[in-house]
Amino acid sequence: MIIWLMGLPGSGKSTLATALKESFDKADVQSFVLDGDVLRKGICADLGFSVKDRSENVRRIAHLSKLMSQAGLVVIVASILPLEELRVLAREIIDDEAYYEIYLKCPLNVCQTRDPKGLYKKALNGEVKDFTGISAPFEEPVQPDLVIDTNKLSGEQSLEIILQSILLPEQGRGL
Ligand SMILES: Nc1ncnc2c1ncn2[C@@H]1O[C@H](COP(=O)(O)OS(=O)(=O)O)[C@@H](OP(=O)(O)O)[C@H]1O
Ligand SMILES: Nc1ncnc2c1ncn2[C@@H]1O[C@H](COP(=O)(O)OP(=O)(O)O)[C@@H](O)[C@H]1O
Repeated sequence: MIIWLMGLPGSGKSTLATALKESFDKADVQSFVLDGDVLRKGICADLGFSVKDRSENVRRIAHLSKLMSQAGLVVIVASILPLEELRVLAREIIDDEAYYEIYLKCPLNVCQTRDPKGLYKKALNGEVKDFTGISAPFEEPVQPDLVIDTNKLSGEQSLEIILQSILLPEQGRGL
């Protein structure tokens, strides 16, 4: 199973990915977090933020996720995935693995206020180029499986909604 948390920088992807992993740990379900921020320091360190590089970044993450999922892990991806064409690419690669697109929806001005890494500030100063939300686009996901409003919901509430929707047996999509 692959759970892809997507959204603007500061929308809550890393926070929720960590919380989801903790929940899976407690339930003795083997899981692994692939965080864009972390991958870009290693396996994707050669890539920048042009559409071409983001596409290569997503291609690598999707293939990695698929392999890990096939090995029996629940894979939690935390990556912006800003364009619909990138979402199509990810879906095509992941193919028949159980896959959930979860959009962490949060207004740009709120993400900007949160600015956990100070990158919005740098982007507005021109110190960071092609920054999603400021100088690079973020398209609203067209067909997410779930939308979580992280502006209105707390981290705990967001986590609970994600767990409920993934584990709901009547949808035939449980673990
Ligand atoms: N120009 C620019 N645009 C967007 N993000 C930037 C940029 N430069 C550095 N960062 C940091 O990289 C993290 C996003 O990497 P991703 O691999 O998730 O991005 S993408 O899916 O390929 O668009 C992102 O992490 P999050 O804040 O967790 O989203 C940023 O910390
Ligand atoms: N519902 C929520 N879900 C996740 N994070 C939230 C939520 N509400 C507020 N936050 C806060 O927003 C910030 C999001 O930061 P982070 O998880 O690093 O975002 P991202 O990985 O998308 O850049 C954190 O400081 C977190 O405490």
